[in-house]
Amino acid sequence: MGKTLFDKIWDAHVVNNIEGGPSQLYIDRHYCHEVTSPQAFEGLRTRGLKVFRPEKTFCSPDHNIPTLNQDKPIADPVSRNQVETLTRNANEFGVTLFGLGHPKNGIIHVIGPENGLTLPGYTIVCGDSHTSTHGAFGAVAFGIGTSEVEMVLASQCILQPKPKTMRINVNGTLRPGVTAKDIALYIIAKMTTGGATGYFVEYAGDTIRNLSMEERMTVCNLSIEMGARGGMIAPDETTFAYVKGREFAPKGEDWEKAVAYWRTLPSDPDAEFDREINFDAADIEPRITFGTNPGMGIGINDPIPAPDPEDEAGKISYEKSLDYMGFKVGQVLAGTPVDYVFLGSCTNGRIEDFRAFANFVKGKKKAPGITAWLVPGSWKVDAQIREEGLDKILEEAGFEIRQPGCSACLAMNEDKVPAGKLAVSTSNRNFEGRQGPGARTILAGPLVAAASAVTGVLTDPRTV
Ligand SMILES: CC(C)[C@H](C(=O)O)[C@@H](O)C(=O)O
Ligand code: SF4
Repeated sequence: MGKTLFDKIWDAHVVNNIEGGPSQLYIDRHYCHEVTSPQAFEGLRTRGLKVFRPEKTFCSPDHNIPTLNQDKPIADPVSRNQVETLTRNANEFGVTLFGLGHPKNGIIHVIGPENGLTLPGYTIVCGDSHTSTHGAFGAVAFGIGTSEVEMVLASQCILQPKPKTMRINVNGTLRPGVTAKDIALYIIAKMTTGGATGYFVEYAGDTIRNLSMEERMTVCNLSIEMGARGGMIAPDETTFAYVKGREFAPKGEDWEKAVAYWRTLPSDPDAEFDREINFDAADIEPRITFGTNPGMGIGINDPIPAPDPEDEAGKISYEKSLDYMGFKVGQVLAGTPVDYVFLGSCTNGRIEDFRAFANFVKGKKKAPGITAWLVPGSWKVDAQIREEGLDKILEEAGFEIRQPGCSACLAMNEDKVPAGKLAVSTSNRNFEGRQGPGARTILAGPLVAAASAVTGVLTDPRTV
């Protein structure tokens, strides 16, 4: 029987299989940010250990950093301490840091790919659930906990039970106005937030194949929101064209060798998955969420569905969720007044998202009641925005670009949506209080965000 993409990479990285237990897996790339690494470095210090292979670890502060005045000391003492601790740890242990103000600083899941640190065939970990983003390159990439961060720093290996495999095929042509984010939100709504628990997902089918690398990253980013251990897409010419020439990507003869290997990675035609699911691209509309988990999603013109009458426990949390959002079963949300619009995060903070948003608002004006936070995922994205003149288009339409970071995706800095206010957000989580205590979040793609920003109400981009 043939092998899946996942199995090929996994098998190539197993150092040891523990009888009846997990595998010891070699890790090619380790990313660190300020939230989940302090105790790991402290653990090494206490045990008198060094980082085993410092050249494999790359750090960037992203969660606690402000998106204005990054050249000034961070005002919030907790955030300042987090960022300074990461700097101290990186310097002491000799791992690479793209610190605050560094031209390569940004959200770790944005800067890895754009610098050629994320490569096909790699095993990639980070103390962060959205590490699944890197699977877009045909890598086995997954989030780990802080004690595992310590394990990777100390040994460049991790102990992992082998997950089951699932293939999700999306075929057909996307309708106009439908983005990669809508594909992901559609899949999560169909699968539910626990539907892929225990699985590593490969996305396949011609719709996926036709996506750009940025779009593939958006899809893989959200894998975790349906419980999957990770998501991945087989590397192909689109992948190679994106990676080629990036700073840390292989060069010359090494490049040729690497590509030859990467071409062997796609799942064999007779490979079998533990589960296989098919979706039709034509069924996907621009999507929004209406509740407090990413699975509570609908097409933008659909009424909010009633909870499953069979599921008593589920019904209670469903009602609590609608109560928090201030919405009712049967309500159509298009036309609802919006207070905040957030373009950014490791889901939709890349150049193509800014292009889509800027092209949409070109020649239009931001609605007066809207507070818009446009936050590039990295300084490289910011530079490209300016190179392409998107900043001018955005400024003319009344928008301002902030400095890179996670920002309002989880509001660990001062970018907090006030209690009760409604935000249309291109990020990946709409949990209670995620964007600030009492803040209400509607997840959507960059086009719904742009359309809502210019009309002031939740808007189907196809109607503007
Ligand atoms: C802070 C971090 C551990 C967390 C994660 O793991 O995803 C964050 O990035 C998030 O998006 O909620
Ligand atoms: S942008 Fe949001 S989802 Fe991504 S790493 Fe930062 S906080 Fe997590």
